Amino acid sequence: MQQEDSSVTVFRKFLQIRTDHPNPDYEASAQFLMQKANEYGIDAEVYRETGTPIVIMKITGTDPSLPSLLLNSHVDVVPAVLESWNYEPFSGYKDEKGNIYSRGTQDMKCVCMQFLEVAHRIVQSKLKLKRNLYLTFVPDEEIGAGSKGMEVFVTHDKFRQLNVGLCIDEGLASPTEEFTVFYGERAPWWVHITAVGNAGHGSRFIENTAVEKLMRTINKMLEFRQQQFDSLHKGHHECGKKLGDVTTLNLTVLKAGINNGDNYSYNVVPTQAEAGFDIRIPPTVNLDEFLKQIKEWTAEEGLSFTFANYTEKNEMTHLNNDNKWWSTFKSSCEKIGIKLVPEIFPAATDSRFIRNLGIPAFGFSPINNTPILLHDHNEFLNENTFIRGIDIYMGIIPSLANMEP
Ligand SMILES: CSCC[C@H](NC=O)C(=O)O
Ligand SMILES: [Zn+2]
Ligand SMILES: [Zn+2]
Repeated sequence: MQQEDSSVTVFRKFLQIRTDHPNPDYEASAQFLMQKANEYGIDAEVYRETGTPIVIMKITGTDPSLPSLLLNSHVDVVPAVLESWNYEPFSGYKDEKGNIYSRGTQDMKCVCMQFLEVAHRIVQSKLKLKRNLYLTFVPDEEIGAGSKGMEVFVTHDKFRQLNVGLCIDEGLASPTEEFTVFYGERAPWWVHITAVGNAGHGSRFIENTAVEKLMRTINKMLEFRQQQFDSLHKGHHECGKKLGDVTTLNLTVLKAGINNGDNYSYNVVPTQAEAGFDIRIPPTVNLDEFLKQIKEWTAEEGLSFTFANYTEKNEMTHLNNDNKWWSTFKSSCEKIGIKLVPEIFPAATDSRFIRNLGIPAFGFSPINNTPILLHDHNEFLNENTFIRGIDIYMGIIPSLANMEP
């Protein structure tokens, strides 16, 4: 049998570190990364001021006064439902085709390890870069409220001192030969609606009940959902809209009824009912207008809402020719013969915190000809795709770090 590439071995070890929520072992991942940095001769430190460890690596450029290039990746992963996997999801298992099955193979421990390997190669080959190159390995990307990751880190002086000119973060796998690159993302709004109304005996025609009011709102919102669904699906597939171009809205939380532990009071009309929505809004939508829309949907007496996740700002990175980071990114991809398709990221990544500071960010995972399996059962990545990804990054990252001011 052929010997495994050492980068793949390191990747598979990193997959075995249990950084899955709800109890990610960030100490173990920080220790692993620090040990690798030490072994590869890369300057590194663990920054702890946000409350959880962030590993920061640095390769100093020949002109450190220039805005730097930041390679950001998150080390946490979503949970895995063991019974639904064909292999143990934290084992780093590789089959005879070279497919590696584990949580995080796509999202995004692959990119963590590819960035690390890029830094390794740069240091090893004594390649001199003009700009400072930073790698940050952050926690808590996968959770909303209470995150101690990038959202907090960008408010620290430590982040400002990195003087970031461009950030590269995760994208998505692409099922075709082409690669997707993301220049913006949809704003994640999690809306929690509470309805209160009249109570009474379940045998009577009680009026103005909480459930009735809540259902009217839900129906208005689902009608909007249908319109958005139709606008996504009509028209030609080729020139038509992508998921990132429309607003999605899903009813993900629903709560009502008097619960007595192992049973419900079916004959009591409840005074309160609640619904939670995961709404994702494209960066082209005016967020003030959309907030008005939600207020209209919930205008009825007895209804109120709060946000479990909210942002009033959702900046994009503009892909015009004045943006030298983009023209450099694009031309280096052309040089290595890979085709890019620019899109809006349908979900949320740490890039949004960077873009909202006015700093450009590209979401790009060098994964093609692979089904999109992030957060799914049996998430996998082929080892050859992983290795080629390092070569692709090597074709892009040094060019960006050497970009003329
Ligand atoms: C709003 S914080 C949650 C971020 C999460 N990111 C990846 O899946 C998402 O749901 O898009
Ligand atoms: Zn991710
Ligand atoms: Zn994710």
